[in-house]
Amino acid sequence: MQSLLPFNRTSWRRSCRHAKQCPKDAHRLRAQVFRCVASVQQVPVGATRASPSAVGRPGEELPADSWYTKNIAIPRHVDSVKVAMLEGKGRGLVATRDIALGELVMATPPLVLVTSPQRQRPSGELVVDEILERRLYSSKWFSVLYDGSSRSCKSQLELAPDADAAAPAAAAAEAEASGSSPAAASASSSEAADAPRSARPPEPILASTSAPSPAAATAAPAEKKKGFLASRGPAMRRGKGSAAAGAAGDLGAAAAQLPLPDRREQTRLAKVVKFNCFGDDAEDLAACECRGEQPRGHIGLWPEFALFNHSCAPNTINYVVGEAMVVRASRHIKAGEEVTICYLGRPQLLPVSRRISILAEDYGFECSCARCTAEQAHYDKVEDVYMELFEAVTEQLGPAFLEARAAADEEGVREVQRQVQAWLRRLYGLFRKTLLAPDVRQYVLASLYDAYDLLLSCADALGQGEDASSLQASLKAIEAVSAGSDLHVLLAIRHFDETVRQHGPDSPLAELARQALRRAHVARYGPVSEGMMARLVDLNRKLHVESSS
Ligand SMILES: C[S@@+](CC[C@H](N)C(=O)[O-])C[C@H]1O[C@@H](n2cnc3c(N)ncnc32)[C@H](O)[C@@H]1O
Repeated sequence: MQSLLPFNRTSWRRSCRHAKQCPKDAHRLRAQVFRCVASVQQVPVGATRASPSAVGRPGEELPADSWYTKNIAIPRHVDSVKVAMLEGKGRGLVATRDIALGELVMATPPLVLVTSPQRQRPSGELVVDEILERRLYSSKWFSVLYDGSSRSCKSQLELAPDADAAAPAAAAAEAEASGSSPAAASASSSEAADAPRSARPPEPILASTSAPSPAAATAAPAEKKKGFLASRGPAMRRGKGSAAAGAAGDLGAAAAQLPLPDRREQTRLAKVVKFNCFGDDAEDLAACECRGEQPRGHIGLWPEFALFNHSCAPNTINYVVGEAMVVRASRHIKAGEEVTICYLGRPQLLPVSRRISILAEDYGFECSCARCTAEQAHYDKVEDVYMELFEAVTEQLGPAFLEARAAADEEGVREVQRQVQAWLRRLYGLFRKTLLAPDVRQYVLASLYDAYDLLLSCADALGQGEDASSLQASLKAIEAVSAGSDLHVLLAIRHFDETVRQHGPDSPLAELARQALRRAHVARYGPVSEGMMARLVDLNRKLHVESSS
């Protein structure tokens, strides 16, 4: 039987499906670095971190540096997007104004969050357990989030304005300003008393608010509880170091008395989790280092974030800071444009036919994003070479490289290098012959990232140092589809370092490489100061580049 929860929405770099068994050298190395595993069994759930040293004011984007100088709780921020009904997609989020590269689009607290001190994404079933255990199903979010039925993405809703959401954070911030501790301030307001470290996501504003949550309406008597909870051992029970955000206490004593929903409703809740949950093996490593936090594996439900639709070349980048899901514009977004994220993780860099089948299988929709549409429209012009090259790299040349390298067979590695280069030359020839538009070229090349990755590994194994042209080509392609991703940041650093090495720090090429490096970091971390940018670049160099070479 298929696993209940596929959870593909992870950062590409830590989500290699093959992990340690991966025939690709680069994936195997990453698997060692990140200790990613093909299937996460039971993971000890992490203890909550120490309280943040300060709490930001609600509705206000803090100077970007402050997020990375201390473990400040990130205040909720939603002011440049609104919910809209979109043809063929249900609801989605659209920009209410122009949004600049690196600008914060959303910072939102989780309704439920499960973390692990190990760098492993915990199982999605733990999220379902938390929801049941802490009676979070009485939240209106569970009656409006997508559950796989077409009916469920039709309810019209609005996101609460910033100020309503973060009353506890506001109380804490005010208290801090007045000299008392944030904790004392929280305790002084009944809502704040139960707030964990950041405000809970505000309930959605519904067009019709009369409907009770289906879960609450169909609740079965507590003693008859069955399903996920009943089948779990004591280690899965509440309080086991769980870092769930929306704790039972949030709902007060009345909620604690709520009976469990019946089995059918529990199944529906599991589907809500499946379609809307996000998880990753670790938070951003550089941000954690700056904030003095250990990176944690995590999985959770950020209901406002769950309203973003998918694109294979999205215009935002997202990851978790503290407990907040942070979404930044990875390029300029025009007012009225749909704001999208990518659900795919590493498979984002697969050919269009593979991406489409993964999305259909895991999320039940046929992707018609700009990248898929453009790639499909020109598919017949490049298909043969494109797919043959992809298959040759993954099935034949990748394994051949590993074998040759293990046997110290230099000629074998050279042969792999020659073959990949010959394939790419054929593809570039086709691009020229068919006059393929530059953006479509980049989309196709991003799907062939593995070929560049293999060339980089070959050059490394042959002691040729960095393969500058492969670095530059892959950086361009990754920026086109996945700006602000950890891969983008990593390639930008390697490309900059190599350019400086070859041409000197004051050369025009180094200046171009410096700008590319800056774009990657602004997309991911926002408009930070020069000093903070230098620190983040250094940390990313240390944490990623050095550890994977
Ligand atoms: C996390 S929800 C996103 C919000 C959802 N549209 C809603 O109305 O609640 C994921 C679901 O949205 C729909 N969806 C997301 N991106 C889509 C896209 N690019 N094209 C069509 N449907 C999409 C799919 O049904 C998918 O399973």
